[in-house]
Amino acid sequence: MTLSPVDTRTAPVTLVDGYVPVIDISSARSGDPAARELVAKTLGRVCETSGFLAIVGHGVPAERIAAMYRATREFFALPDAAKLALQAAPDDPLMRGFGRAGSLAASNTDASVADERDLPDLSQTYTYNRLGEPDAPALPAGSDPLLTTPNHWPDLPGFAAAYRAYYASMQELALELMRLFALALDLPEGWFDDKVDEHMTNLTANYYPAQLVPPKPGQLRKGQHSDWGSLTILYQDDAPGGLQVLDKAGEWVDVPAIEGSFVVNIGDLMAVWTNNRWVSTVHRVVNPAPEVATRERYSVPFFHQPNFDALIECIPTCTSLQDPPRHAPVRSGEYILEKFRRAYGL
Ligand SMILES: O=C(O)CCC(=O)C(=O)O
Ligand SMILES: [Fe+2]
Repeated sequence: MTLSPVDTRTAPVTLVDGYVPVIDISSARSGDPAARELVAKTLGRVCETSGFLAIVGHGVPAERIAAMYRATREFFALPDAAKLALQAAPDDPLMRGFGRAGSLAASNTDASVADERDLPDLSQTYTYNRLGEPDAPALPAGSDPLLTTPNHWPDLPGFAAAYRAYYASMQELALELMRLFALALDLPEGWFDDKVDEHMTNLTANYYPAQLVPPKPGQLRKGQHSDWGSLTILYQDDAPGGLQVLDKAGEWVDVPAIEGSFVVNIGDLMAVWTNNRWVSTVHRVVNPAPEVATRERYSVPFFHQPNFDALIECIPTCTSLQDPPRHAPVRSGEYILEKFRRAYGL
């Protein structure tokens, strides 16, 4: 990452500037309105350029993150048969459990779905969603009943507790970020609240195994894609063969792994909401260099997804006579289910 001088307008919350800056959000969490405004405007500027940043000062306890990471490693270390026994039901539209092979690149608007599916992502996944909990909130009338397909739990002590606790922290952090986003967009702070209070977020662990045979030409750990929801909060470890984002010049930029941070990025629905003022940046996960091909990598994104029936349409502060809405309004749930179908043929 190229480091640029820190922007004095946003100091001291911008710790490292650049295409993927490091932002400290702790002052906003203190509740002070001036601090919230400063952090919000800083986030807003980043969302207009790369839509990718790392946050620190997020308040999620280190032990909670460590417990989730430990549980994730234990899960993927299970024998293949144990993982396959937890494979997502073929008709689960959110693919809870051990994931089926697919290609995220196939979800891109201009992708050749068949070609992309010939080159599946070199990763395994495990997905948990609150809609699969026994006490999940009722879905709006007319929703697909398969949305409440139960989660699939491995027989590992502490796994479910670690995942549930981590999910609860992510849910709280995502709401805080959405409130700061509202301020950044000159909206009342609670503007998004009733659009995400019944969110349908997937927490998905990605495991990138050692590459004992070289990948096929064009095959990646994750093919290039944008994320589908409002925002993604990503935990990543620092193994080689990692996350890259596409910059405005069309160059791939490494996203550094910073101890104690989360990567936050904007998803497609935030671009719809903001009339493309904010960008849902394309990213990918590259293969490790041959000399470190045996190194495994883990990452765990929380794909914050608004309520199933939230209608995502251009926000009033993001349009004018000269800048009419560019996207047709879309329902959150329908949007994500269509993306899953393209990526995984569900
Ligand atoms: O593994 C990563 O760092 C990112 C994975 C990703 O982009 C995704 O799962 O959508
Ligand atoms: Fe992604």
